[in-house]
Amino acid sequence: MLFVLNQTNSIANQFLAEMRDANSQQDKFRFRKNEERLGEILAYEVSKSFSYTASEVTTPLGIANINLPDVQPVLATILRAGLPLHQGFMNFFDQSDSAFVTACRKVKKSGNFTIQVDHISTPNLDGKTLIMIDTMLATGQSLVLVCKELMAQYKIADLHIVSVIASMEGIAHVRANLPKAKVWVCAVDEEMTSKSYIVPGLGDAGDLAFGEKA
Ligand SMILES: O=P(O)(O)OC[C@H]1O[C@H](OP(=O)(O)OP(=O)(O)O)[C@H](O)[C@@H]1O
Ligand SMILES: O=c1cc[nH]c(=O)[nH]1
Repeated sequence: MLFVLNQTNSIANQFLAEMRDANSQQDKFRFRKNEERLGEILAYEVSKSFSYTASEVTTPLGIANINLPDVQPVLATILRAGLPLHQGFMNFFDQSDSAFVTACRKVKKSGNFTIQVDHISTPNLDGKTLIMIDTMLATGQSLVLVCKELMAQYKIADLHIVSVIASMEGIAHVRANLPKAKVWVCAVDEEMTSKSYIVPGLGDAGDLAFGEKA
């Protein structure tokens, strides 16, 4: 299942345009805020896929019927770039636990790279719905590697993958390696540079949100 937010016009297009724009993306506060706002919108979309149970709420004047979600997802992200997107999810799934992963590209002399996962800090994921949140889905190697590591340790009931911008190659990599995952993105771009940066993309999401790495 692939959901692409910008297939429907909405105010989310404005937030994504500001993240992509080479001038406005220099405002770190606005960049992070837009990432967070897109996280909130994607969280709302993901919530529509959950199962719900009929409930009652007692108001000061009576009883209101309402369907409430059965699922309390665990929200996972990969440092650093995914943090504001993760914050957007936490704003809506406000009682969820979180998992944090540090992973980075290790570039070889040939220019190829491998993904190094350094640290995973997670609650027990047995039987849980996991939402793996990372801003850029470029080659898809980071997300697939991290999800596979978590799936090797836990029996995850349901897996959602969320990104702001995905490449076509990244989507294909996720589909080939995590066929049951539901994928939610704001936009899909067609190309990547020789260094696996998404084109047109937005540049380096981690650097734009938090400053250039030394
Ligand atoms: O799909 P992939 O090819 O694996 O690339 C995607 C990764 O790249 C970005 O992180 P980045 O390496 O920029 O690190 P940072 O968040 O620490 O800046 C992004 O947050 C993903 O984790
Ligand atoms: O386009 C890309 C690819 C990986 N990481 C980024 O921050 N941007």
